[in-house]
Amino acid sequence: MAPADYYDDDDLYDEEADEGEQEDELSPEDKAAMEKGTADVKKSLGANATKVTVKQIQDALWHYYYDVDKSVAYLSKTFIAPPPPKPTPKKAPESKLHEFSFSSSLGLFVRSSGAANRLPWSDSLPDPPPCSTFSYRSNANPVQDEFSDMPWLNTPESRQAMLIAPSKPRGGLLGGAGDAPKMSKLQALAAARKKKNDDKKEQAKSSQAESGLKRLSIADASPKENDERASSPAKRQRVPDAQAAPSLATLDGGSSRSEGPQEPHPDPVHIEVVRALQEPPEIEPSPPIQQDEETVKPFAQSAPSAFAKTLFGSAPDDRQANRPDFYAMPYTSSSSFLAAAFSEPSPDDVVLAAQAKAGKKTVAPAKGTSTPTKKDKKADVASKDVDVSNGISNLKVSDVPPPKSKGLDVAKEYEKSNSKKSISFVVVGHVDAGKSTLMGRLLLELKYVQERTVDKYRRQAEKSGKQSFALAWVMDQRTEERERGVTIDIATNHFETPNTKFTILDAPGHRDFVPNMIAGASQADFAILVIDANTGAYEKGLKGQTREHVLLLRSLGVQRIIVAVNKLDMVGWSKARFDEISDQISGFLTGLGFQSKLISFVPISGLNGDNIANKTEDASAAWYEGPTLIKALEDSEPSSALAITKPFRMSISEMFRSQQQGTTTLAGRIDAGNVQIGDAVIVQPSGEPAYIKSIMVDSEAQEWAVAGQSVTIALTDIDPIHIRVGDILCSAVNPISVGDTFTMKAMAFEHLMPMPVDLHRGRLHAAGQIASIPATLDKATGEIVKKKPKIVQPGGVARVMIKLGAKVPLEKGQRVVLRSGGETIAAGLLE
Ligand SMILES: Nc1nc2c(ncn2[C@@H]2O[C@H](COP(=O)(O)OP(=O)(O)OP(=O)(O)O)[C@@H](O)[C@H]2O)c(=O)[nH]1
Repeated sequence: MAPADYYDDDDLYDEEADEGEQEDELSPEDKAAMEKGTADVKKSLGANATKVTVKQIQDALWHYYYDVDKSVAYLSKTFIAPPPPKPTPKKAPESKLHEFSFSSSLGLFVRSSGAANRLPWSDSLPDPPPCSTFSYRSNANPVQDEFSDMPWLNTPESRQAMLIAPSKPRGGLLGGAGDAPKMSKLQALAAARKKKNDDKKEQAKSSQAESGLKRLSIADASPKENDERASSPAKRQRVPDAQAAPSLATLDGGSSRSEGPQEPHPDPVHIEVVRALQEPPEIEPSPPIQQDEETVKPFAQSAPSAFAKTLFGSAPDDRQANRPDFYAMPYTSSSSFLAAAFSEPSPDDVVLAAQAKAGKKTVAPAKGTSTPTKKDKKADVASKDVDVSNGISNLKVSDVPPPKSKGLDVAKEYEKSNSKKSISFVVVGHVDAGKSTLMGRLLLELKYVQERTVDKYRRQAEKSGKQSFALAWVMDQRTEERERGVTIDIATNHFETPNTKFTILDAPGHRDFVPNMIAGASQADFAILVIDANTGAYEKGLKGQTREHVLLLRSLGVQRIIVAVNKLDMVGWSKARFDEISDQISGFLTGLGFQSKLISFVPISGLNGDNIANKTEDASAAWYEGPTLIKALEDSEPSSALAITKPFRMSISEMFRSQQQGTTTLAGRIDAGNVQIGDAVIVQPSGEPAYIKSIMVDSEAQEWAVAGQSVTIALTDIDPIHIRVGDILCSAVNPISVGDTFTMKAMAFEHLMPMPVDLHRGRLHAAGQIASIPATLDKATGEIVKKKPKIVQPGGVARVMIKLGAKVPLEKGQRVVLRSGGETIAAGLLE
């Protein structure tokens, strides 16, 4: 707003002051206007011009801004033909609003008064020219006339005003608390009649509201009971008030209630509370409570205003009589109303609290000792003082007793058990190298799959022209995999030899599914690398996933590799081809750091079953004198034997809907440590605790399990929403940490620089970025070669700092893989 668009009082005063100065010395324009105006007024007055002085004319002109007509009218009325003097105005009744006028100079409403109430400073004011006065009256014309000659603060004595104190509106709650004016007898009679009518109306309203509430009530009290309560206020008043909720009493505004011993309270709301809490069917009748007059000092003597009544309704009769200051909501007089209905937790709150407690309860610090006993829980429950809460909390999830732990020394049990060693191996290789067919054949040879099942698959596969994939279907169970003839995800199966329990992890060979291959390789003790010996196929694989898979195996810590040179039936069992492939692959593997003694080569035909469980009978393959594939597998040692005593860690690779209520079933391989039924565990990164309910090792129920075993574990006391595939189930005593920033010692497969990457560890995939590269390292010694390089060349080793978008469970020594744009770009160890 521009400054010229508004003014304030100061502006007004300044203007007036300026005008005062100008009176003494008119500007040339004013002088000219004044002279002309004077002449015009004299001319208009004609002969009467002699009855007024020039000063009077000029005053009028000055006041009317040189308006000749108005000045003439004023002069004629005032000096030439003044009206007869008015009778002294009657003293107006004080209570009438139209007798007030607004004084803009005072900013107040003022009331007409006598000379005694004349404003003290008005005498000292000069007599200014006449002006119209703003009046608050609605019948403007006569009033305007009456006050048209009234200047600011120059009111004739008869109209002098006095300041009056605002009278307090009636009503206790919304009005003031002052004394009400004394009523005449007539007024008292009218008020009594009005009160009686009001009371009747309120009673009708109250009973209407009560019947509505009764209809809505979920209380289990019988209608008869309700009726009794509603119709027996006297009975309610017999209940002592000592236990009643004090909150409503504070509304009365009287301090006396809060001091000294609790007084009996006649408030039906309070009494309903007591009834709700105590509810003794038969209350001993006691004498009616006497109200202490001093303690219940009336707050206001007047009745509630119409507005207060509209807003709050009216208090019941008995309360009105004793506590005129207290206005309760109409529904509070209903027998269905419980003032303390929300003073206790709702049933939902109790259940939610119980669930939260179950989810957050402290886990056992040591096996077999700290599992909360039923006794402890009962004591806990006993501490609750509300019966209804107890009843509901008895249903809480945490009251399902956790599985009992036998407190076994699992490492010793494992030693004593002389059980077969458990080995997991991953089957890798370029797409269509024959991995699934080889595993199907192996299971068929070992009688884990029936011949007729494979025949059935063959017949089914024939329909889609894929009969050569019949054995592959033993592993590839998904419809999509069978339709496409391509493995998509890790397929798991088990078989046993006289000395070892094996878990097969059949990995997809297609480049699109490398993350799934990483998940499989992360769980493996060793690997079978399947190579298609066909001309062209081998070379293609060497540039493709044969190479990538080998790099990943190395990065993920797999040390033992059995190279199955497959499809030799298609190259006539050429020893030369086998030797060529063996030499090249051997050089490639040892070049990456694999030890020669941990590399085996077996010439096979997965499709025909040559050199799988039994030696081939093909004469052209007689040149091979080495072990069969099964023998090579049995000669492999599990790599995790030494990790049995470490803190428990299990990568969750699958989750199942549990048939058993309250349990969640997970599958995975125990990476480290051991576990037994009843153990307290934690799922990371959610940090949710749980208990081990049951353990299956290779499809057999067991009391315990150790590192290296592929297990299926049922958990209790945990909501499945806290678990995801890729999470870590770990010891509650020594849980794995979670974080989003870490450094790793990475081997670069592609150029590395600060860039977005995906981190893979087992089934865990997490998006993040290479935040910085602190140094490149010597491959052999690990010493720093260069600090803060801008880029790391393929084949180089560097310390890389990774920042992830979310916290994940990771710890030092874990092996992770970095991928970007669908390519594996690096892999290495967390530092
Ligand atoms: N002649 C011959 N064909 C084979 C042999 N092994 C596999 N095949 C064929 O190779 C094709 C692919 O076999 P799969 O077992 O599906 O190959 P894979 O490596 O499992 O394929 P992905 O898992 O999808 O990478 C099928 O048609 C098989 O019949 C073999 O030893 N000899």
